[in-house]
Amino acid sequence: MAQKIAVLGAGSWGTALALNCARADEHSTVFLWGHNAAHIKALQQARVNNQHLPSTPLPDNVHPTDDIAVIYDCDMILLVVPSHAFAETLARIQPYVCRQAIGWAIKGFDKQTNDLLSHTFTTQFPDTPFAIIAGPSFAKEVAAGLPTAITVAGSTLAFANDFANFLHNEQMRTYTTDDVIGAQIGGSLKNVIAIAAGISDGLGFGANTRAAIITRGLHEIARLGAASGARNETLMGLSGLGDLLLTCTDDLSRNRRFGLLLGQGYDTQSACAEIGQTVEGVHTAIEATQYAHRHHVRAPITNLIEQLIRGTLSIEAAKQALLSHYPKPETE
Ligand SMILES: NC(=O)c1ccc[n+]([C@@H]2O[C@H](COP(=O)([O-])OP(=O)(O)OC[C@H]3O[C@@H](n4cnc5c(N)ncnc54)[C@H](O)[C@@H]3O)[C@@H](O)[C@H]2O)c1
Ligand SMILES: O=P(O)(O)OC[C@H](O)CO
Repeated sequence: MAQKIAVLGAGSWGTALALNCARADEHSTVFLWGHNAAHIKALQQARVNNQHLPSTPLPDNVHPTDDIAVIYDCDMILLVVPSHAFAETLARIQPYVCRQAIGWAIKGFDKQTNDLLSHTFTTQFPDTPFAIIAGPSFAKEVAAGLPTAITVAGSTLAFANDFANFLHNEQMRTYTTDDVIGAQIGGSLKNVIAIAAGISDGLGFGANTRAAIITRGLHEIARLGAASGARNETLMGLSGLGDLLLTCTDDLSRNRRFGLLLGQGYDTQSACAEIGQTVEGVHTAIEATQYAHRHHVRAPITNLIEQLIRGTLSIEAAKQALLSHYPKPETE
């Protein structure tokens, strides 16, 4: 039977995932909800997201809307707003949630609680199954129909498998897991490490330094993952190592580009303005610093980025900190 799908968040990733779902089944109806009425009107008229993905027209079965009530008789709801809007969007959908399968494709922490988004979700929707989309996936490439592999992490493996069916098609390969903690830790922290890799490149350091940051970043992610109950195999998979590699090494990444700008002397505000889209790592560095502290985990790269973002550390001091390390065992 033809499915009804609601993608909430009409930015780059929401639009790309709406395109993907619409292509997966041309008989499906895909609502693309956005909170900005003027933007939605422009989408309805132009049939292309000129603000975020200008080169890919919307197929006929994608329907931009600013009416959240459309979710009421949908089969699936996929939240793709920035992490800072996650809790507010859950509150928005609450009156209309009945039998729909719910998931999100957001990489970040809750800005109020500095905790994982799954914690926010289960607080608001106890006993409701959920799925999380993670893994190396630039919106632009998904919109262009380039082959991509993602992780679908579900609160149960059976739910992850069901949810993956909404997304899986010839261009989009899905791998399922029930390690929702691992998928969130890997997916969120890689943005912070990508900022560090960008800074290093922006400062003029070379490939050796970048490789060191990626590897030590992976250690940091693994330490935080272990303390949170994540499985190491998840962190070494698409949602961890896979996304870390993608984001640290390719200039399509906004987090990496943000870091490049910091390394070239921009401050946080001017670098964010220059990127002009969501840079999740800016928030995650701050929230993950609190999270790591709460879990008694050492997170030196995250701490460094947090201080740079807050402006309590200069780029010169960060450079010195990067260079001034005492010998220690690689396992630490
Ligand atoms: N773009 C990608 O390639 C990509 C890939 C994977 C995951 N993600 C993740 O997807 C999430 C969304 O990022 P994006 O790339 O779509 O960002 P984006 O900057 O392209 O778009 C964000 C959208 O969210 C909207 N928005 C802002 N505040 C809102 C609110 N309070 N309520 C509802 N909508 C609001 C904005 O109007 C904008 O349309 C992030 O967590 C990001 O890490 C992005
Ligand atoms: O552009 P970024 O840095 O937000 O990265 C986008 C995706 O998370 C890549 O998987």
